[in-house]
Amino acid sequence: MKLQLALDLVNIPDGIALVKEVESYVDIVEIGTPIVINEGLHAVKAMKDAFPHLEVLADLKIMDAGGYEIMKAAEAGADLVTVLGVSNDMTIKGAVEEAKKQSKQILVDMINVADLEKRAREVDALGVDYICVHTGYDQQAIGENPFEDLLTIKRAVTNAKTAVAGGIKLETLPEVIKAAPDLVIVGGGITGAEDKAAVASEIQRLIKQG
Ligand SMILES: O=C([C@H](O)CO)[C@H](O)[C@H](O)COP(=O)(O)O
Repeated sequence: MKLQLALDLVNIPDGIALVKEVESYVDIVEIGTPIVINEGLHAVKAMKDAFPHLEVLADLKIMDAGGYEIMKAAEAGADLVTVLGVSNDMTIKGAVEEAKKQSKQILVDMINVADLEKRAREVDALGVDYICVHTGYDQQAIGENPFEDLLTIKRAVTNAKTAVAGGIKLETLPEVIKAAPDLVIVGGGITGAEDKAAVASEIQRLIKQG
């Protein structure tokens, strides 16, 4: 089980300073969609240049032109890139093909997919690396969480690795770990903590313990 730190509400210098505090506890650093909107793919390059030993995920939430957008993220140094599960199969296939060419990985974000089990099976057959259940900020605001959805994709997915995101905190981590995803994504649960290193270290300890 790996730990991904999601950076969403920071600029590049603050993001780099934050990662310095927790770099020994995380496997992947996510450049979140809001950062990409604010700063562009330069943020991905800056993070990869600062931490070449960490994997960097570009949360582009690709919806169309999969091959082209993966190519641009790869040029910026991303190791993993997100594509939306609600996209057309052709978009996901194009993304997978380009990612394989560039030795990169695709994480499909299942945010807002209506029939999760059915779509997870379909996406799994397209050769993606990760399938991720995700309760977005707007759904978190009305009290939703991704725990049931994680159990659903664990049943449906046989090829891809599984991932989970959306409001995960140290207190709710044990419920996530019980379902044994391959990747746990934590944003505000670490970035909003007073002692970020202590929280990230404890999350890593619990994840490694399994
Ligand atoms: O993908 C995300 C969100 O849609 C904003 O782009 C977040 O990175 C993801 O939800 C993880 O962050 P937390 O919910 O704060 O853990």
